[in-house]
Order: sequence, then C-alpha cells, then structure tokens
Amino acid sequence: MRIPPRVLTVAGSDSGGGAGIQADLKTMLALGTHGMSVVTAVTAQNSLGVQGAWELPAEAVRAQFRSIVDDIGVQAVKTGMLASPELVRTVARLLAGVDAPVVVDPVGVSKHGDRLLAAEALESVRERLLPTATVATPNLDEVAELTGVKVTDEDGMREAARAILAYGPRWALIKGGHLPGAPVDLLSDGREEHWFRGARHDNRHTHGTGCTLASAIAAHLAKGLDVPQAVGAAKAYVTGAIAAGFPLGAGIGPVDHAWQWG
Ligand SMILES: Nc1ncnc2c1ncn2[C@@H]1O[C@H](COP(=O)(O)OP(=O)(O)OP(=O)(O)O)[C@@H](O)[C@H]1O
Ligand SMILES: Cc1ncc(CO)c(N)n1
Repeated sequence: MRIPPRVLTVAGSDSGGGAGIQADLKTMLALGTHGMSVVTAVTAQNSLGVQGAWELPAEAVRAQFRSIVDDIGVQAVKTGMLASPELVRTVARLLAGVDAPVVVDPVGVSKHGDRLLAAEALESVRERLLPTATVATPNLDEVAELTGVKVTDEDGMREAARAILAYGPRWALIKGGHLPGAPVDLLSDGREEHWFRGARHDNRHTHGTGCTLASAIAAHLAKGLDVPQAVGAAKAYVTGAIAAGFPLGAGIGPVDHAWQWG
C-alpha cells in the first residue's frame, strides 16, 4: 500500500482555483503527495482580480492546524496568504512547534495589485514568521516591502538574499521572474549560492505561479529531497505549468497544474 507523504498548506482560498489553497492542493496531488489545508481567509477572486476578502478568526486557524498536526502529522508545511498581523503571529507560534520543513511564501499583493496582507502585518512577517522558515520565497516586490532592497539585476538578488536571511530563515529563494530576460531565481543560505534559470514562456496566463512554486518545494521536501534539490525540481514543475497556462475568464488565466498528465 502506498502512503503518500503529507503536506500542509496554511493559506487563503482563491475561488477561481488558480492560486492560494486550490493551487497548493493541486500541486501537492500532481507531485504525488497528500495535501491538507488550514484556510486563513476566503477571497472572491477570478481572472480579473480580487473582488472581496474575509479572514477567519485566529481560533479557527488554530483549530484546523491542531486537528491536522495532532492526528495525521505533517512532513512539510507551506504558508501563503496570512492577511493580518494577528494571523501571522498565530501561524508563526504554531509553526514553532512543528518538526518538519516549512516553506514561507510571504504573499503581499496579488498579480492584479490587490493587497492580501495588511501593511501593518509586515513587521510580524519579518520578526515572527521568517525566523520559522526553512525556505522563504519572496518575489522582488515582497523583497522591496520587507527589506527596502530594490532589485534590478542579479547582484541585487544577492543583496536581497542577504537582507531576507538576516531575519532568520535557513534559506532564501529570491524569485527573479519579474526581471526582464530569462527568469532566474537565487537560492542562498548565506554560504552556498544556487542559481535556477528557466526558459521564459511568453504566456500571460500565469495566475498562481508563486503559490505553485512554494507548494512544489514543500511537496519535494516531504518526499525527502534536500532544499537545493527540492527547489530545482519545483522550478521544473512550475516552468512546465506556466508553459501550459490556459485562458479562463476575461483576464489572466491559471497555470496548468496537470500539465504532466497530458
Ligand atoms: N513568464 C515566465 N516564464 C517562465 N517562468 C516564469 C515566468 N514568470 C515567472 N516565472 C517563474 O515562476 C516562479 C514564480 O515566480 P513569480 O516571480 O512569478 O512569483 P510570484 O510573483 O510570487 O507569483 P504570484 O504572482 O503568483 O504571487 C519563479 O520560479 C519564476 O522565475
Ligand atoms: C488566496 C490567494 N493567495 C495567494 C495569491 C497569490 O498572489 C492569490 N492571488 N490569492
């Protein structure tokens, strides 16, 4: 009997199914793991943007987390949209008691520019959440908001990694997808440097790329890969999913989580 590795996402729901909890669970399934979820917030969202967002009470987040961890257990955790300072602090406290790798995607603003994290929560992300991370995966906008470092080239990505690592995650993965040219990400623990270069796919249907990458890293960590191996395998998965992204609705469609299944 196959018992798949167990992976938990702590994130917000995207009603459109392209990002958030929905992207995370699809990614976890596609990579052969058992996905579980702690819902932090519900968004009304589609290909055009976020029409509404409602966070859950901290008690509901704690209860979901305890139900999963105390019975089923987890081999890796991924965090996404955490909405408020209170939820960031609640999740950081819960993560401190978990004996499994943690991937923190410090989601700030959606692709359409809608805030998914209150500006007052940035301090808690820096001081409470980032120290719990095995890998933190900010994009360049999140790097700027969290550290003040404005990245325009690959040297800037090194500076960004140092600034993020100063808050205590074991590894920083700086996502350079928003720079021109071939998309390159830098993984660093302050000693080792790994550059991951992918082919750019000029496909506008990229809703969910960040969530998908972070969940794929968590799934591969749960399967026993080390951090550089897990990031390499996750990058290959997200690149394929972006290449196969498809139009839905009138705006930006999702990446294809099932691209390997044809
Ligand atoms: N057009 C593209 N073609 C190929 N790879 C890309 C493209 N855009 C981004 N990537 C890669 O996708 C991954 C996710 O990066 P990205 O910078 O898009 O995350 P993000 O901004 O957090 O996503 P989101 O907008 O979902 O929050 C990275 O590995 C990045 O290099
Ligand atoms: C719920 C949710 N989480 C994360 C993202 C990524 O931007 C999104 N668009 N929606």
